[in-house]
Amino acid sequence: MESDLMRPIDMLSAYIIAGVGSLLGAMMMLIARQAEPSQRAPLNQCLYGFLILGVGLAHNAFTDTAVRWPILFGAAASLVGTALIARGLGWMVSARPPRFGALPTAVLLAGLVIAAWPLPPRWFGIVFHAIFLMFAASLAYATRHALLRPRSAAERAVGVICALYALTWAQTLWYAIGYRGPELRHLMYMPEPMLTMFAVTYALMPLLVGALVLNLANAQLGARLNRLASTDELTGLLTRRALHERAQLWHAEVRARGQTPALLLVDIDYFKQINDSHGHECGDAVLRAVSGRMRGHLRGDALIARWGGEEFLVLLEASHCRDAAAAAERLRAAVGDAPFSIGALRVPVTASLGLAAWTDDTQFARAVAAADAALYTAKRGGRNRVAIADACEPADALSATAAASRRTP
Ligand SMILES: Nc1nc2c(ncn2[C@@H]2O[C@H](COP(=O)(O)OP(=O)(O)OP(=O)(O)O)[C@@H](O)[C@H]2O)c(=O)[nH]1
Repeated sequence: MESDLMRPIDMLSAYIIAGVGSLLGAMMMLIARQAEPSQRAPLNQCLYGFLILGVGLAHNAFTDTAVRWPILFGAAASLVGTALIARGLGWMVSARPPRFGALPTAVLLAGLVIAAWPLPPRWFGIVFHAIFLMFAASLAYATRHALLRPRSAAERAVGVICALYALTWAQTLWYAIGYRGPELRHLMYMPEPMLTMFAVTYALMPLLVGALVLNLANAQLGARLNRLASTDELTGLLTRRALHERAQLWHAEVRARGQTPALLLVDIDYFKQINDSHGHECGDAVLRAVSGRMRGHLRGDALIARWGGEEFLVLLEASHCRDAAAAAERLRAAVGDAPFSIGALRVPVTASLGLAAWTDDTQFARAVAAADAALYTAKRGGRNRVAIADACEPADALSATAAASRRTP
């Protein structure tokens, strides 16, 4: 019955449930903040938002529902808290600060709530819920990217939850408009079971958003760790482990396209001398420069890894072994034909290359061993040259290409 609405005990439990939920949400944010330093700024906004929201709601629980200023304080705190959450979440999922100024808008709308106070109580409730619906909708809007193009299940869940949050305000507004009971100056105008449901949803929202943001932050942290583990710090190329992980899939895809997978081991010649003559830092700079030049001369679909100190492994897709040999020769020339400018120094660098085809019945490790044996041949043959493993067929055609490529330093 509508006359049973708004008993103080219902209001108390509703606000306590919602307030505790918001404070728990703030705690989740605090944990997330420690997990992901790069997300600190948006997480801070969410943290403060949930804190202010929680304080406002918990405060309302212990306030006489007919007293003016405490209710207004609770209403204003809820508005400012939600505005901060909207800004923080929007920032987090779109990876850039949202354009709208959350705080000035929140202060303006809180002013509107205060201005609405002299209206009849039900009208005050309607104005408050309408403003809050706008805010909740802006929360859903801020995270729309998470709904439309989610990068993870957690991000989609954040978007869905924000949309649900907006719906709960639409529902509250609906009840406030349809309310026909005694006029009391509080914010809820809905039957008791709905009030409980609203409070539980309200409490769960920040808690779930907090948990999901933590999940999101962890997923981003995981992706960053993965990136760090798969990228060589000095050269920016793949690490040996990352190439190992990708090699089989790459091989299967190249074979599926009917192409020839080839392996190329590239080793800088007399690299120790570069270190000894110009210092280790210059050696590092040469490694970076050689990596950059190789990347620039290889097709975008080639995988390049730093295989060892001054050794690189390239996975090449070619229409034929002969094309792979020609690509290897181009790479040798790219490295060896012009010296590298390292500061004021001009450092001549050459490389020896071992090429092997990776046939269907060969293990990756055996193909690498074949390329390594070919590299050894190139080194023994005088360096600054390409040598081709027997596995690369037809041998004659390849030998002809390779012979043309041989030069002595
Ligand atoms: N600056 C620098 N030097 C490195 C790095 N990793 C390995 N090296 C050095 O690379 C040198 C490799 O020397 P060697 O294996 O003798 O090979 P090399 O001098 O290139 O001779 P060949 O390969 O036979 O032509 C060693 O002196 C290592 O200390 C690195 O990350 N930075």
